[in-house]
Amino acid sequence: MMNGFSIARIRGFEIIDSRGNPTVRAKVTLESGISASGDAPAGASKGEREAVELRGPDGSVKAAIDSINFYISPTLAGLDSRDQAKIDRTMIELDGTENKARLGANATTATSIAVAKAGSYSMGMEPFMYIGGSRYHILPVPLLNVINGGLHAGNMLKIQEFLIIPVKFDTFKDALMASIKVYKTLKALVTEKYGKIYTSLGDEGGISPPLSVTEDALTLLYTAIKNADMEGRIFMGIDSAASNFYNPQKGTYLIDEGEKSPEQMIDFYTDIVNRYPIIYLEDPFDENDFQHFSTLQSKLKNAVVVGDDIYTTNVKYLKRGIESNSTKGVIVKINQIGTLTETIEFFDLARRNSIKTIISHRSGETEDWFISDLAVALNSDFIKTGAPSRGERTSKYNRLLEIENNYGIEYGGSKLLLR
Ligand SMILES: C=C(OP(=O)(O)O)C(=O)O
Ligand SMILES: [Mg+2]
Repeated sequence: MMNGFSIARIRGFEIIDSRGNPTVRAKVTLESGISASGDAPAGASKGEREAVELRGPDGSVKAAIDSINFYISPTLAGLDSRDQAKIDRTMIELDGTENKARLGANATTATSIAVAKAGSYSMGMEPFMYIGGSRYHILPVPLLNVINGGLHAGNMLKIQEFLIIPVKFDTFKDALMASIKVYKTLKALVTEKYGKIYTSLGDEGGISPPLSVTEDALTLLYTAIKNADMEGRIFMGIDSAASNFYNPQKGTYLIDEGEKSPEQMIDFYTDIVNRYPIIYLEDPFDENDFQHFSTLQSKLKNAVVVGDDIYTTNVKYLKRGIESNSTKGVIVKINQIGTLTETIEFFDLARRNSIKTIISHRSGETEDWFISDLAVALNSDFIKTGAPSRGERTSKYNRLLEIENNYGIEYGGSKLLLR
């Protein structure tokens, strides 16, 4: 039965992401006149099993826009916007492929987010409350990528992300402000040591000094934490995105101007975890090597090994990871799978297995803050959304500050038992 909550129409149009590439915005309008939009982000270091975007050879997303306007909109029109599961299921059926190749995960992601927002506004609710219900909420610990390498930067660092993790704080705001202190201290340190030109930014807003050796970046970061007086309160993490420097012919990793076998990589990671306050290691091995993920995780008692490219927010691969005890943490990215409903199914599977969750941005982002609401709605342990320095990243931090300010929700740092 049609009513004010029903979808009247969905319009797709092209916007740009933080790399200046075209991406998709979907705007959902309900019969009541309420409307909301959602944006599709875009990754650079994608997992090979991710749902795929529709994107032409020139980078255009016209095909995805057509998907929304000519297929998704007429099919979803008339459905109740609050029935997110049915709407997402309808898109999955309309697509009919394993990886959203027909409609495009960029089309379905933007639509799914826009529907969730429109549904929440139609109920007069904040998206985090609408999705999460009235249960107890907690604010996620941010993982701030303050030194960028790999595919996100123009330097020679093979490790893609050097993260700071503000755990021991009473509020999200204090945690964020302390992280900014470390970020600024890091910039000053780099300026003093190498010159200001070394503080240029990478894709996620972290500095991208022209270094090539992992140890140099780790030392810089640790020094910044100590100089900012945050030792013991702010910890360190890395996202290796190791598929990007893996040589499948030789079975080796090309890092720090040399080659390492998986066993040598294990020694490398255990060594740095012993010498630095590292509590988080994302994608330390190639995305097909479930076994070495689990070997490393079993050796590291106080650090969480996290799967991103290995799982691609897909329950099928997480089940395999759970069977082989591959990781104690998972990255959750809506556009890796293409709908909110599937994303939440993946999240719930991780939770049921006591696996830490990290709701994550992509390296190509827009100002859409939806993932902040999603992280709060689901009581995610962490949110990963870049450095506190560019609009597409600050939009997420500012939304979390707004939620904390308006609703006084507790910060999750003190409850996080990692080290
Ligand atoms: C955010 C990441 O990068 P991208 O969006 O380029 O896949 C990541 O690997 O965690
Ligand atoms: Mg990653």
